[in-house]
Amino acid sequence: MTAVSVFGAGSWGTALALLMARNGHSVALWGRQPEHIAKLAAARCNERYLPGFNFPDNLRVLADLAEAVRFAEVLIVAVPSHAFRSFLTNLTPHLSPKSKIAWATKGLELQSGKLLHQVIEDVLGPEIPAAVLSGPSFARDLAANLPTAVTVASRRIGFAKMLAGLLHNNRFRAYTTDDIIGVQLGGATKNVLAIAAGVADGLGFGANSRAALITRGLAEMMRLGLAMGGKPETFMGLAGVGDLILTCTDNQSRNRRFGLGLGKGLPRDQIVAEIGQEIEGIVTTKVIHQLAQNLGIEMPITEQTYKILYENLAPLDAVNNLLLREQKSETLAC
Ligand SMILES: NC(=O)C1=CN([C@@H]2O[C@H](COP(=O)(O)OP(=O)(O)OC[C@H]3O[C@@H](n4cnc5c(N)ncnc54)[C@H](O)[C@@H]3O)[C@@H](O)[C@H]2O)C=CC1
Ligand SMILES: O=C(CO)COP(=O)(O)O
Repeated sequence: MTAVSVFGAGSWGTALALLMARNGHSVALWGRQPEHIAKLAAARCNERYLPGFNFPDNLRVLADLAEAVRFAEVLIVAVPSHAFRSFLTNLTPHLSPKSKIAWATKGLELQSGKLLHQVIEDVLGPEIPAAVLSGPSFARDLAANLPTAVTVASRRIGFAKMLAGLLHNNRFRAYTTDDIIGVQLGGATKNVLAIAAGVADGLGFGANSRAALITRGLAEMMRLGLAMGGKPETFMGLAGVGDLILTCTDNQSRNRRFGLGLGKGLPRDQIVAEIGQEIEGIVTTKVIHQLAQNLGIEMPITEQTYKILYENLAPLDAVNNLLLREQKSETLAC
C-alpha cells in the first residue's frame, strides 16, 4: 500500500484517484475549489465531472494544498496545461526532498512552447523524479473498469516502473518507456488531430476521410515528434497512434466533439459551453502550429485546423485546401 496524491479534481484526476484507490492504495484527491471539494466529500462521488462512480473509503478529498502534498511522496498532477506552471509554482513551497512528481496532463505550454517536463525542470529543478502518463484512456471507461492500456514515461526508469505498478491491475495495463518527449508529443498532437477528425465528420465526410485523416495525421505527429527527439516506436504505440485512433473516432473525446460542432457550423462559444470541460486541443493547435513553423516542419492538417480556430477559415474551405495540395509521395519525409 502506497500513499498517492492526485491534483486536479476534474474527470481525469478523479478517474486516476479511483483507479489507485481500487488498487488498495491510500489516495488523496485535491481540488482547488473548496465548494467543489465539499460536494465531493458529501456525495462521495464527483457528480460534476465523473458521475456514477462512488469513492472507496481509502480515497479522501482535500482542498488544502499543503495537506495534500504532505499526504504522499508520489504526486500526480492532472490539471489542464494552461494551469500547469502556476500550479507547480503553488506546489513548490510544500514539497519535501522525497517528493516525486508525475503528470497526466496532455499539452504543451502556450507561451513558451515547452514540453511539460521542461516546465517541471524550470519550476522544480532537474533533480526531482518526474514521469508522464499518457495513452488511449477516457476517464469514464477507466472509471467503469473497462480494459485500458497506457504508457508511463520517465528518464528515471525506476520511477516509471514504480508509477506503473501503482496503476496496473488486471483491467489496466501500464507499460513503461524512457521516451518522455515522444509520449508527451503524442498526447498533445492527437488532440489537434481529433478536432480535425471531428470537423471532417461534422461536415459529413464519412469513414474514408476519417481513416485518411488519422493516417496522414500520424505522419504529421511523427515528423514533429522525430524532429524534437521522440522515438519512432513511441508514435506507433499507445501514446501515439493508440490515443490518436481513440480520440479521432469516439465521441467521448471532447476535442473530437468540439470539431464536430465546428463542422456542423455551430457557434464556437456554444460548443465550448455545451462540452463544459477542458478542450486541450484548442490551445495546443496554436502551440503545435507555432512549433512546426519554427522547425520548418510540414503539418498541413494542423495548419488548416489552426486557420479554422484562429483565422476564421470556414471548415469546408480548410478541407478543400488539404485536398487541393499537390500530389505527394506517401513517405514520412514527404
Ligand atoms: N478526461 C479524460 O478522459 C482525460 C484527460 N486527460 C488530460 O487531463 C488533463 C485534465 O483534464 P480533465 O480532467 O479531463 O479536465 P476537466 O475539464 O474534466 O477538469 C479540469 C479540472 O482542472 C481544474 N483546474 C482548472 N484550472 C486549474 C488550476 N489553475 N489549478 C488547479 N486546478 C485547475 C478544474 O477545476 C477541473 O477540476 C488535460 O490535460 C487532459 O488532456 C488525459 C487523459 C484522459
Ligand atoms: O486524452 C483523452 C483520451 O486518451 C481524452 O480526450 P479528450 O480530451 O479529447 O476528451
